Amino acid sequence: MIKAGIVGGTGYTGVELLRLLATHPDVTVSCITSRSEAGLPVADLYPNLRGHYDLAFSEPDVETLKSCDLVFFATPHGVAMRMVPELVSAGVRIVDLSADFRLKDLSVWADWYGMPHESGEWAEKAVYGLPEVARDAIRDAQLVANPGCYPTAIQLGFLPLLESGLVDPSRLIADAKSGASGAGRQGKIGMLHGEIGESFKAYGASGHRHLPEIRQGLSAIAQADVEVTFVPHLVPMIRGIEATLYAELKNPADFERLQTLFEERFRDEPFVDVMPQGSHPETRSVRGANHCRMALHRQEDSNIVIVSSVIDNLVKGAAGQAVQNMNIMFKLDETQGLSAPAFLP
Ligand SMILES: NC(=O)C1=CN([C@@H]2O[C@H](COP(=O)(O)OP(=O)(O)OC[C@H]3O[C@@H](n4cnc5c(N)ncnc54)[C@H](OP(=O)(O)O)[C@@H]3O)[C@@H](O)[C@H]2O)C=CC1
Ligand SMILES: CC(=O)N[C@@H](CCC(=O)OP(=O)(O)O)C(=O)O
Repeated sequence: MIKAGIVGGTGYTGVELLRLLATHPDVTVSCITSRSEAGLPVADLYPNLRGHYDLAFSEPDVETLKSCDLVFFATPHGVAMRMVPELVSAGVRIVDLSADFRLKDLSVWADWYGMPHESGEWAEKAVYGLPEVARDAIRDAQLVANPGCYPTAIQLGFLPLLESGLVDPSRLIADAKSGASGAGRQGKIGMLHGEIGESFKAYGASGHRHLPEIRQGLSAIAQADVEVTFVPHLVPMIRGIEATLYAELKNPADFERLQTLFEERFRDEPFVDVMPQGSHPETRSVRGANHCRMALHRQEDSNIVIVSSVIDNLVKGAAGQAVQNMNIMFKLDETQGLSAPAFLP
């Protein structure tokens, strides 16, 4: 059994990790932290976990966490980078759901996250954990930087287009929409039901912290600098991200090859589903599941290819992808604990 710890167990991604790990046959959660709820039994805060965990939240303590084989960080940015160096030195493997180890350029990280990076050595060694791109490196990684939610939906949708070189990498657009759970569980007036219900808005249009992450990932895939315009939106639902992606084909006739290209690229990927051309993937078709579903479109004879890509931000966009990465790191069946279909409606 793998002994797992979770730092930040009271947040939305922390409780989603607990939900997924509750039925994982190879993992036991031995430590789950919260500063505000230390001492409280997990099932008292989250009744959906009654009967699954006989465990209480505890204060985050590096010495206790050292007894784990793997620690998930489900904390705001700035926390993992301070605790990880001591844990990895003690041989603990890490999957960090925050953004602390996602960017390789630390001055860019400092600009977007508003603080200097405190663990440059591990930022360099961390493997960016998008399994569809980096499975081999993840297998041997000590520290995996779990990708962000928007970057997951966007990178997967653009992946075959950029790898094949069929589109202009300098003219990419990602128009993405997220449910409110993407903002986490801490109270903010802007996230109250009365503020976001029956309303819909763009935000971060002149720059969002996921932009450098998306740019870094797409450039690595394309093996060239990419120019991407990314605009996130907040929609009045709880879970889910839909990203509508636009790219310009160098040769419009190539559109006819794309469905086959996408199907072949993702044929062996357990969590990417290429739907028939012209389909409209819905966020509810991935609610609670670790899948990314996508479909291709083109309008008349346009040279623009449109990809619609959906994920559950808390699953493939966070906790599910983290469990997928853990499975790869520990040479388990990659789908272990993740095979349940989405809940619908
Ligand atoms: N929500 C989403 O859809 C996604 C989130 N992420 C990322 O995952 C991380 C967690 O997100 P989410 O679950 O939404 O966040 P929440 O705000 O819901 O939860 C944060 C958790 O971290 C703990 N925490 C906060 N500060 C500290 C600290 N200084 N030291 C130790 N623990 C701390 C909190 O508990 P306490 O204060 O009691 O200790 C809480 O359990 C974030 O970095 C987020 O950006 C990534 C992908 C998607
Ligand atoms: C709706 C909403 O507020 N979404 C969050 C998504 C970010 C997120 O979850 O962050 P990481 O994936 O980088 O950790 C935001 O825009 O900041």
